[in-house]
Amino acid sequence: MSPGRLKDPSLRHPPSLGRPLLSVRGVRKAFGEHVVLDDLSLDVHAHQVVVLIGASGSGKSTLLRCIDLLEDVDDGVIELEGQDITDPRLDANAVRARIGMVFQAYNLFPHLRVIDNVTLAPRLVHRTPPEQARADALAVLDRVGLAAKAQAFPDELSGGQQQRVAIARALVAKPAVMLLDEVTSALDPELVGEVLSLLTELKATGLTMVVATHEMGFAREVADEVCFLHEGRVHERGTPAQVLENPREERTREFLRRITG
Ligand SMILES: Nc1ncnc2c1ncn2[C@@H]1O[C@H](COP(=O)(O)OP(=O)(O)OP(=O)(O)O)[C@@H](O)[C@H]1O
Repeated sequence: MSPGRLKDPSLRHPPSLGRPLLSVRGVRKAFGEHVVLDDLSLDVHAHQVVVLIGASGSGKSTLLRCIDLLEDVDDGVIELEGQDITDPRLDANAVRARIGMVFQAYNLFPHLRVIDNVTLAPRLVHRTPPEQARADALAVLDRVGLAAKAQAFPDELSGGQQQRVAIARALVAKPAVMLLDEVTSALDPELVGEVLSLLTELKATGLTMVVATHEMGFAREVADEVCFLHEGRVHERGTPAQVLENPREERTREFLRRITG
């Protein structure tokens, strides 16, 4: 991280615009010589669903990983609820507890029952008393439609059900924002719908989400804003109708032509 970056007044959000829940401003991230995020800025307001689209390698996962502090940024500011979470003095685990991240691979512990997968972090990280953790887990499993599977082991569930458990595990900490990285990419086509329907239901409850996906139908139906990333920058952004139906930029048109065949 560059030491002087917080002094740059242009990276401070003007108070008159209303404060976004999540604000990424001027973020740069390189792996060696390869600049993956290049002065990238993105605001997400409470209850919004922002969908990230873009070709493979455009930086979607890296952006989500930077927000979840799984990668250090080289420059720029990431604010969550007004706090610069890239401040190295902060406890990264405490910050991460306010962010729910779900990956393409569900990463459930195979030797633990569904309920124990969901209660693990609350019990070990947040020191939630076991009975409370269990009640919270059951409530959240109910929310994802899997309360009846609480005692099952992950390999007794379909891929779609396992991903819904992974979403429940992220939801149980009541995160301020959920980051979802290609959460349907590993699923058989017939299982994609149940996970996308769950995300649609979660949006209806007011959950704030940033979703990297190649599912354009989902983006069209659920996104408040679509951001097309190209070479580590937000190349075009707007409502689904603007970006997906009537893109201004040729690169966006080219990407959409390729992805929709
Ligand atoms: N840990 C790393 N070390 C080196 N290069 C990396 C690392 N992580 C990502 N990259 C590179 O950064 C670029 C952006 O990758 P990223 O995974 O963010 O793209 P993406 O848009 O999410 O792609 P996809 O749609 O395939 O998931 C790629 O060229 C990738 O190879």
